[in-house]
Amino acid sequence: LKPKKAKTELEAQSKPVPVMPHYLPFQIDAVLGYISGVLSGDDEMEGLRELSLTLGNTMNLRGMNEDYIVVLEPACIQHILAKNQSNYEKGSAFKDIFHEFLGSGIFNADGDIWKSQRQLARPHFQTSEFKDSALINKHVDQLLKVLSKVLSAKPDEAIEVQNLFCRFTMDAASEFLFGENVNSLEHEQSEFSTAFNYAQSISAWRFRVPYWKIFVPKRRLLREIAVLDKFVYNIIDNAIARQEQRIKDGVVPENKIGHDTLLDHFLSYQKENDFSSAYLRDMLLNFLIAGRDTTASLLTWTMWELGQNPEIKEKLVAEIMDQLGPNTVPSYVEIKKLKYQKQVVNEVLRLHPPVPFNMRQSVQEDVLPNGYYVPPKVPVSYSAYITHRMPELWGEDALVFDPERWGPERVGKIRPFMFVPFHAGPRICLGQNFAYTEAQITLTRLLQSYDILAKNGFKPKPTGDIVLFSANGVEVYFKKRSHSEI
Ligand code: HEM
Repeated sequence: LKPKKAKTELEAQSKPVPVMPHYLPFQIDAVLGYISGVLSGDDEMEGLRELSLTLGNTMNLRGMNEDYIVVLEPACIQHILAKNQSNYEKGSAFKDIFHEFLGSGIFNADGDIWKSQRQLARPHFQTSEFKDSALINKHVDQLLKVLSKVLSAKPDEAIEVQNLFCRFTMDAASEFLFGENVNSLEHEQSEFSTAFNYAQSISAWRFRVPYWKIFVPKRRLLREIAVLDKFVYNIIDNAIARQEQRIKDGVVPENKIGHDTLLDHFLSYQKENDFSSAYLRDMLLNFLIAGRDTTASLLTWTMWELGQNPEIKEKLVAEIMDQLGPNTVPSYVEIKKLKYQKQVVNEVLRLHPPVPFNMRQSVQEDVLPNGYYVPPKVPVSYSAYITHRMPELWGEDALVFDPERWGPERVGKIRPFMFVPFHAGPRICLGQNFAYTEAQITLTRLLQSYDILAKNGFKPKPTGDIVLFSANGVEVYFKKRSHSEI
């Protein structure tokens, strides 16, 4: 193929990003190959990682002549997320994909709409750490109860944990955000979960398929979104009723409605901002998505890695016993003592980042720090999954699960933007602290009560559907500890 003639001076001065190999016009062979691979259950993120080994650390997954740039080097990630972030917004491509599902919630907004939601929500994420750990512990109590029930029904069987963790994080997030425990651990909200999972999966297909408006069906999506809407509107109605009751009971003065939950906090700004109920729905649903699946993914992959690495698990247990003993219900402060545990969690986030791939869109043309040209208005993505596995950054053993990388001697080698599970720059995850606290408290209490063992022959099937889950879940054995044992 003849190289394209540069359209602008900047393009002429810079290098074109290498394009995914193809032989047919419109890259049809490459697009169909990619899609059929995903449909037949290939590990999509691994496929992209392998592609980067031949194409390089900046690649163009062009399909149907539409550019789709992926950057992997830390300097380029820093460029799009921080240094030149004003040129890389969510943009129309992302917003179109998520329009029906996320509306104008924080994940799907730019400019003033994003800023006002971020400002409104930020104080809620700086509230008392002790309150957070009490709330998390309450839900871990419930998780342990349900686990024990499942185990007594199937004492010798391995347990699938992904579904259990999704229900657990759904309950914890809904209480943290809305003050309402939806209690899905006890009564599985299967209608809601099905709708939620379907909406995510269709959104992921919209990312993959060029001209998705023509090729990706929409009818079922709209049906599932109606299920989500019903659920969220019900939560909003309940919160409004609770507030009205409180005012009636004289518990809170009318002009100072309690700010205990994010939803109460939003509602207290209702009068000044005149939020429509659709806007409130968008805000809430986005926070629920943020809080549910990501931490469930982290916990799920942690179980997988502990099953695979019994020595690491034993070291983790020894630290818990040393610092807290077998019975202490950990608080936020106590969790901070578990330094090795934090290393383990970071290592899980490195090899299995819950958001493995994330997209931005260029506003104007630009040149990346490595000299590659970015046209205006094209998707520019980064992949925490691939960057976190690059041998040139992490060493020849990049694919080995090794929490010692995060120990005092080696942690200095981890430079900014090499490790980006929570994004970076002005849009860095608001719930990072809550997520670490939730994951560490849960892990501590599970290990205080159970030994976790791998199921021989079980292999998870990672999926790239927005959040890094496993298509067949993760199965491990839980063996109840007698305290004399530990
Ligand atoms: C292990 C757990 C988590 C991971 C890996 C994670 C990761 C991320 C990532 C990658 C983003 C950037 C998304 C984007 O801009 O496209 C993000 C944003 C966000 N996260 Fe998290 N998250 C986690 C847990 C949570 C929790 C528990 C909450 C809330 C309860 C939360 C709230 C948010 C919010 C509100 C944003 C939007 C920030 C903005 O656009 O300004 N996250 N998170």
